[in-house]
Amino acid sequence: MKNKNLPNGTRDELGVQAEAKEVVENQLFQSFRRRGFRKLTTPVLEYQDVFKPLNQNHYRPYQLLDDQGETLVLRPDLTLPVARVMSTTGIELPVKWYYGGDVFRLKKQLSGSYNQLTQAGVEIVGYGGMKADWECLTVALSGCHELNIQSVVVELSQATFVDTVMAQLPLPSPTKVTLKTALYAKDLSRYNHLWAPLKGSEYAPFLSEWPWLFGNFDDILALVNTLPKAPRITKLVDQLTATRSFIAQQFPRVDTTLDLSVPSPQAYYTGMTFRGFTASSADYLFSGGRYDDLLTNFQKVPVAAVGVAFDIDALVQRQPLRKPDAPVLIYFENDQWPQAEQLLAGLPNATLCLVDNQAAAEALAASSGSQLIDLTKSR
Ligand SMILES: N[C@@H](Cc1c[nH]c[nH+]1)C(=O)O
Repeated sequence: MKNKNLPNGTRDELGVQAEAKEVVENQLFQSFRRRGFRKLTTPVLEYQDVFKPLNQNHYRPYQLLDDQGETLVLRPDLTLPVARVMSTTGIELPVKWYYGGDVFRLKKQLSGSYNQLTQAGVEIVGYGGMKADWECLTVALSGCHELNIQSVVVELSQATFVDTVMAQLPLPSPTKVTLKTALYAKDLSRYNHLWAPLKGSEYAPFLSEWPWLFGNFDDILALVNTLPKAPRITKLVDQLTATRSFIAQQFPRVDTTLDLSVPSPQAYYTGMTFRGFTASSADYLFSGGRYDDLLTNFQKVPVAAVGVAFDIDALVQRQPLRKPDAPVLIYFENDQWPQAEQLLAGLPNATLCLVDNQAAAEALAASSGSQLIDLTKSR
């Protein structure tokens, strides 16, 4: 019987689990507000076009039709709706937004991951400098700290690094395209075959290691520095190095690693990107980056923007879930409702016992391990 099942990749959340999520969300919202961010809420349903800039290799949106036959989607991302709002409202820049809500991502069947995820995040629009990137990192790392999440590792990356290096290589353009695909797919035999013409060149030390260009920050930069000097590469490296120093200074317990061999986590990123992990699990706690061209999808003028979103479910998984003590039961006759209400207001962990007779109240208290306060005895 289908109507007793849930759609693939969805779940119900009950009691402690659902409450822990609410606590985490509220704590984050409070800290966003404390840093001067304002709330922005967008609908769960949007026109499909809003999400055009997404690369749909990882996931597709759920589609629906409205009464005009237009294709709508359940939002698979919360940054693109913010870009839509910014481009349609003429709000004065700069602005700092925060938001929270569910995103829906149709993933491969049996991938084991959920298709409905809860996110909370911030978008800073109208600041082109590194301070805005660092404010996003600060929001992310102080959020983790406030939630007592230890041993956080930030993995930095650069959305344009691969193309910037490719542009320098003396290889034909079609070779560069396939080289990039092989690099991303870690298809080593193909990758090695494609860069073979540059063996023995000044690019060789770098190219032979490129598929492994993730992990220790200094080791990776040492390899990047073997490349012939190019101002565009130096600029990217300087930004990454300055960001690593910023993190070390502001969050000395956080480790920073680097990955310069992967595709950008979102197709719309144009600058530095970052993800937070803990050693215990492969899923990330937060993910973000700079996307200075995104608004040009909706309007002509380019606008600088950067943001970060937490995966609330990943944060909740790392919270100690304590089973709450059974609440004290307050049993009463209908006309004793005011007294029951008064008692309830004064007790930290109590609930009204709504059964219709004393025997049922005693039975319920016994079966749930609760203390019973019986107001009918004091009449
Ligand atoms: N929307 C991005 C995260 C992000 C927020 N702002 C910028 N990037 C994601 O879901 O991966």
